[in-house]
Amino acid sequence: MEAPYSAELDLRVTDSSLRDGSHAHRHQFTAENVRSIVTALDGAGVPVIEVTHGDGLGGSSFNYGFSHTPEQELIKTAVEAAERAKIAFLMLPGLGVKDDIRAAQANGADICRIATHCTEADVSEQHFQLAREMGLETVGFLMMAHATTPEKLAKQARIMADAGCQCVYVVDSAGALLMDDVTDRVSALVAELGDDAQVGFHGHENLGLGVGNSVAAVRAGARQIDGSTRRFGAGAGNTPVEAFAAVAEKSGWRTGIDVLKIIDVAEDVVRPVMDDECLLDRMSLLIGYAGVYSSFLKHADRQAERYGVSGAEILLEAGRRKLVGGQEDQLIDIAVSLAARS
Ligand SMILES: CC[C@H](O)CC(=O)C(=O)O
Ligand SMILES: [Mn+2]
Repeated sequence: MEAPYSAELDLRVTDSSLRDGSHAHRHQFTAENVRSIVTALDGAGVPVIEVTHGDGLGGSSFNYGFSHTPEQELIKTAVEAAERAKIAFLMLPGLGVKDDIRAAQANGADICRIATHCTEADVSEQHFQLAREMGLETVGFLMMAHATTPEKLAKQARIMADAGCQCVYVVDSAGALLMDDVTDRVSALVAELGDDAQVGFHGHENLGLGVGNSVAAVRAGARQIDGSTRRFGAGAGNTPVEAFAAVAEKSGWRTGIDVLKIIDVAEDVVRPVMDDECLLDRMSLLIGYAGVYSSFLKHADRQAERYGVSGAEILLEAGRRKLVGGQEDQLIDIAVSLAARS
C-alpha cells in the first residue's frame, strides 16, 4: 500500500496530547489550549495531531465526563492553527455516530481514527467504509491489546483492513504489554496485513515502557507511532513524543520532528496546560500491573474519594473483572461493594 504520508519519513508520529491528554485534564481543554499546543507541535514538525474528547467523538457525557468546549469547535481551532500538521480525530462506534465523522471532516480534519475493543473490530466496518468514501485517511485502534493473543489480534486487524482501514494500531490501553509482547503482536499484524495496511503502536507508560515498547514496535515493522508530548495522557501518560523523537533520531529513523524544539514545547507550552505531571505513581503503576484501561484512573480516584475506599483496591478488582472501556460505571459498583465490606 502506498504510504499515506510523506515518503521522506521512516515513521509517522501522531501526538495525542489533545485527545489522550483530555482524560488527564478531565476533558476541560479550551480553544486557547488547543491553539497554543497545536501551533507549538506544528512548529516542531509533528506531522499529525489528534484532537477529540478523551473518549472520542460523542464522548462528552455523564458516564465519561463532559467537555469544557464542544469537540467540533476544538477540531476547527486545531485545523486553523496547524500550518503543516494533519489533524486527526478519534471515534468509538456507538459513542460517536456517522454524522460526527461528517462534522469533523467539515471542520477540516483529515484523519479518522476508529477504536474498538481488541476482539470487536467488526463494529467498525461501516465507519471505515464511510470514512474512505468521504476521502478521509483511516486508522484503526485495537484497544486493550494485551487482552488477546497475537494471532487473534491479527485476525481482528484483517477485519479492519478489509473494511478500508489504512493502518491498524496495536493499542496498549493499559500500558500492560512487555517489549516481547509488543514484538509478537506487531509482527503478527505485519505478517497478516502485508501491503494491505500499515501497522501502528500506541503505548502507555504505566510500567515505564512507553519508549521501549515503541522501539520494539518499530523494529517489528510498525510505521506509525503514537505519543503525547510531556506524556500528557491517561494513567501515567503516553510515550513521551520528545523522548521518542530523540531516540528515533539517534537510531537513524526520520520522523520530521525537531528534537530540540519539541523538548522546549514539552516544557514551555504543554506542561503549563497540564493540571499535574502524568506520574508513574501507585495508582498508574497498578493500572499497568493489573491490566486496566488507563482512562479509568480519574474515575477510580473519584469513586474512591466518594465512597471512602481504596483506589488501589478498585483498580485491582477492575483488573480481576477484566473490565473494558465503556464499563466505567462498574467502578462505582466496585466502590460500593468495597464500602459495604469495610
Ligand atoms: C476511550 C478511548 C481510549 O482512551 C483510546 C486509547 O487511547 C487507548 O485505548 O489507549
Ligand atoms: Mn491511550
